[in-house]
Amino acid sequence: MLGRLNHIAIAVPDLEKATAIYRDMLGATVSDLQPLPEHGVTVVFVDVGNTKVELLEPLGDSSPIATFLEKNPAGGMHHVCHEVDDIVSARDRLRAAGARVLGDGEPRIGAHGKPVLFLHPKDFCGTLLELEQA
Ligand SMILES: CC[C@@H](C(=O)O)C(=O)SCCNC(=O)CCNC(=O)[C@H](O)C(C)(C)COP(=O)(O)OP(=O)(O)OC[C@H]1O[C@@H](n2cnc3c(N)ncnc32)[C@H](O)[C@@H]1OP(=O)(O)O
Ligand SMILES: [Co+2]
Repeated sequence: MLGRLNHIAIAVPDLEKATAIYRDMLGATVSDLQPLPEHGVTVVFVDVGNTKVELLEPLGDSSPIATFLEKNPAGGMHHVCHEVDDIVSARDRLRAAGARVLGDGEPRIGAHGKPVLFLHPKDFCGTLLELEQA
C-alpha cells in the first residue's frame, strides 16, 4: 500500500522565520508561501531531491494545527505523508482494519493538487499520517 515518502511536515509558529532558516542557514531551495485556507494552514515546500519538507503555520482561527503549536510552541514534527496508488481503496482497507480516518473520510485536494487523507496518530505509532494519491 505505502508508496514513496512524499513529505515530512514540520509545524512552525512563524513560517517566514522557518523559511529563512531552511533557505539561508541550510542553503535549501524553498517554494513560495502557499495559503491553503481550506486546510487552515499556509505552507512552503523544501525540495531535497528524494522527498520534501513541508513547513506549515496556522491560517485562520480554526487551524487544525493550533492545538499542536500550543503544546509545542517552538514547532515540531507534525505529520508524515506517504503516496498511495489508490487513496480510496487504501482508505477502505485501513478502515476495515480498524484505523480511524480523520475528517469526514473523503479525500480532499491537498497542496500538490492531489487528493489527501489523514489517519489518526493514535492508530499509527503516535504519528499523524497523511496519504496522498500518487
Ligand atoms: C497543506 C495541505 C496538506 C498537504 O497537502 O500536505 C496538509 O498537510 S494540511 C496539514 C494540517 N491538517 C491536518 O493536520 C489535518 C489532520 N489533523 C487533524 O485532524 C488534527 O490535527 C488531529 C490529528 C485530529 C489532532 O487534533 P487536535 O486538535 O490537536 O486534537 P487533540 O489535541 O485532541 O489530539 C488528539 C491526540 O492526538 C495527539 N496529536 C495531535 N496532533 C498530533 C500530531 N501531529 N502527531 C502526533 N500526535 C498528535 C494529541 O497529542 C492527542 O493525544 P493525547 O494528548 O495523548 O490524547
Ligand atoms: Co502534508
